[in-house]
Amino acid sequence: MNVAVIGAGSWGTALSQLLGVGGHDVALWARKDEVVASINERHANPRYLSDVTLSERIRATTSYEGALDGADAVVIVTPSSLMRETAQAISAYITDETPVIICSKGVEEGSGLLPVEVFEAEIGGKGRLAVLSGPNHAEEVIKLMFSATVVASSSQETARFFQELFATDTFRTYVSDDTCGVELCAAFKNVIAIAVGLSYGIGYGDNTSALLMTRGLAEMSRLVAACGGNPITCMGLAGTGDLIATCTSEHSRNRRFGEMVAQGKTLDDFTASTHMVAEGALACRTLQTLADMYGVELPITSVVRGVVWEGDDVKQAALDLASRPLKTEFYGI
Ligand SMILES: NC(=O)c1ccc[n+]([C@@H]2O[C@H](COP(=O)([O-])OP(=O)(O)OC[C@H]3O[C@@H](n4cnc5c(N)ncnc54)[C@H](O)[C@@H]3O)[C@@H](O)[C@H]2O)c1
Ligand SMILES: O=P(O)(O)OC[C@H](O)CO
Repeated sequence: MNVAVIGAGSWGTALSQLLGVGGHDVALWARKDEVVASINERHANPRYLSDVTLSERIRATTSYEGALDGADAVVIVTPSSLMRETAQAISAYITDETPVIICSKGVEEGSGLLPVEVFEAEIGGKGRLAVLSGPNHAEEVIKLMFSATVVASSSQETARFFQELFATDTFRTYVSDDTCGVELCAAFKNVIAIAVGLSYGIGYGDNTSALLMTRGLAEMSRLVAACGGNPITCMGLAGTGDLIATCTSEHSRNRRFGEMVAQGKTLDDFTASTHMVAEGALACRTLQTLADMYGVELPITSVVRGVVWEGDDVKQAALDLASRPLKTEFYGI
């Protein structure tokens, strides 16, 4: 197959490698000329995961037309804040039937729309759209360490198409019809990873981390149920699986970002020092928009938003979280 991958950050590079190793020809769209030159001439991304030699099946370009010409499938891996811009940029170069899979994790600011909904609005064809998410740190996937993921689409045919496209001996793919649940889990787990980073950053231990992950899962499940997703998705790879990976991994940018904020650093400090996205920073705001729309209570998300965007004191926020009225363990799911 000829596959166009749009976005050459860590995850776009890792997915390109996975597809190349799987025997597909990959046209990888990158923003910067130096990234394109390095991938085409030296088979390495100079900025992300640069120690890995990339498959010779990967050809990079800064041209959308060049990447998308003749593509049998399109893989979207730009930051979630750029979903609408990316959808508009590719629309002129794909057919009405070209299958498109979104691998970014977030929710659109303002509208509260999920990436798949943004793409449906911009390029149409709900049935050809899919999303991919799971506990998949690029640093491990690119080194072909055994991982698994979920591919969700409203069309079983599209889900199966991408399941086959991505499956390799080291990357196991499952299908689902719950695009809403998978995408909300993907955005949510990043916020909880920031909370875990904040918690370690102020000196709390593993009990607090487990509490945040578990109650974060309860928040995630309430929002998924309210938005029309299937709460059982939260028990799967996109929910619990990715929550565990992101909250516990040394690779997690979101957790690292939380630790930095606890030390008084800002989102700009994180971005300048890593050139990477901590998607949870935006998601704590966008998920709150959705929660307000659906009348769902998200106490941990609200604390993260207050600390990241309003300068709330982390220790005081933790005390406020702990001193809320006592509750039943499960409600609203
Ligand atoms: N890194 C992972 O392990 C991983 C795994 C699964 C999903 N994801 C998701 O994939 C998406 C992309 O993340 P990543 O890790 O590949 O990125 P990254 O953090 O490694 O790099 C940032 C990327 O954003 C691009 N970028 C920044 N500003 C841009 C702009 N104005 N226009 C176009 N591109 C711009 C950069 O060129 C670069 O490709 C995110 O939604 C992330 O949550 C990442
Ligand atoms: O490094 P993070 O925290 O952005 O997480 C990356 C992936 O989403 C893990 O599945």
